[in-house]
Amino acid sequence: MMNKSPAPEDAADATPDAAADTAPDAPADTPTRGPADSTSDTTRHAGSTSGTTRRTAESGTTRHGAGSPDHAAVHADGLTVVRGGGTVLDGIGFTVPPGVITGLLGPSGCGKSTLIRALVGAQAGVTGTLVVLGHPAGHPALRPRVGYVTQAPSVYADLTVRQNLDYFATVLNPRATAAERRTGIERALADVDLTAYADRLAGRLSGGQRSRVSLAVALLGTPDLLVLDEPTVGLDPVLRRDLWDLFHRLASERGTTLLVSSHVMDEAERCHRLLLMRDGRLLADDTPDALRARTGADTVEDAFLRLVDRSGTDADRSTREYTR
Ligand SMILES: Nc1ncnc2c1ncn2[C@@H]1O[C@H](COP(=O)(O)OP(=O)(O)OP(=O)(O)O)[C@@H](O)[C@H]1O
Repeated sequence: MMNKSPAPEDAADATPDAAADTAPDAPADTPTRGPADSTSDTTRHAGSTSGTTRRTAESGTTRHGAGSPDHAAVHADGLTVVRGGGTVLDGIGFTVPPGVITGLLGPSGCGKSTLIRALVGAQAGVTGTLVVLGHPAGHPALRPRVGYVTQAPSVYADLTVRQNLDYFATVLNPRATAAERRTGIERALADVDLTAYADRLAGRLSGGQRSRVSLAVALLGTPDLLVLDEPTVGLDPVLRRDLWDLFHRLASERGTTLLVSSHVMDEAERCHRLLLMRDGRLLADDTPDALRARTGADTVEDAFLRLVDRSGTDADRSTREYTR
């Protein structure tokens, strides 16, 4: 976990098998490695919390290009994950540029959550290169800089919304004063539009509201990178739209880098860049416009289907062709 702990019920559900599938907290043990000589460079350029050094989604017409690995928020190369004896991610490579929204899309079971878990250092069996904000994935320095929202809302049902946020704010920054915590909490509540529910027990919220508490927790530390695993599942269209508006505001106003997974293809159109996955492989790493243009499709969904058809005939060639 980065900005927030798994909820107690998550922990209670953990089976010994699941535990074996989970990376040790100490990143020194992680097999994931960064490029031997690029870490310090990347640290200098990527994801600084300073407003002047962060690139934002409004910083120019080339802003949605993948850019160089040295400037990337996330860079993967030959990333492979083995779970339960099976290869779930198969040597994938991609770059997530800073300050924009990258969608991680693909059908159920293609490996999106596994990739996200690897990225936040919660996945065992990871090999290859995976560099996050200039550090190997899971490095302790990333904890205050990466916000992670899991698929299942991770909040304490017997605490109010505000008490949940206060608890996580204290864990995140034990040295903050009560006034500083309060300011951060009020901002996070406003971000997710839950101010009116601040004093309600989390256990008495709707599923969508609980998800938004989880998101508020991840926003407490003003993360440089926000990773969201299917955040819009089960939300009504109005809430989905509001959430995407928030994602865009975070990218454009705070320079936050967002990686958002979804298996709903129409959400692809809301992203600046896309990673399209299938069966543990990457079919494409590009902008929605470039994907449509390159495949001659009208929608990203059609582009995805065309890529699937081509990958069926020559997977390796199409991955090379469509991953830029
Ligand atoms: N604990 C586990 N042990 C072994 N294999 C697993 C485990 N968890 C998931 N898998 C397998 O890994 C593959 C990828 O799963 P993952 O959850 O990453 O997919 P996903 O794209 O996030 O799916 P969804 O959209 O349904 O959440 C699946 O084939 C799944 O069966």
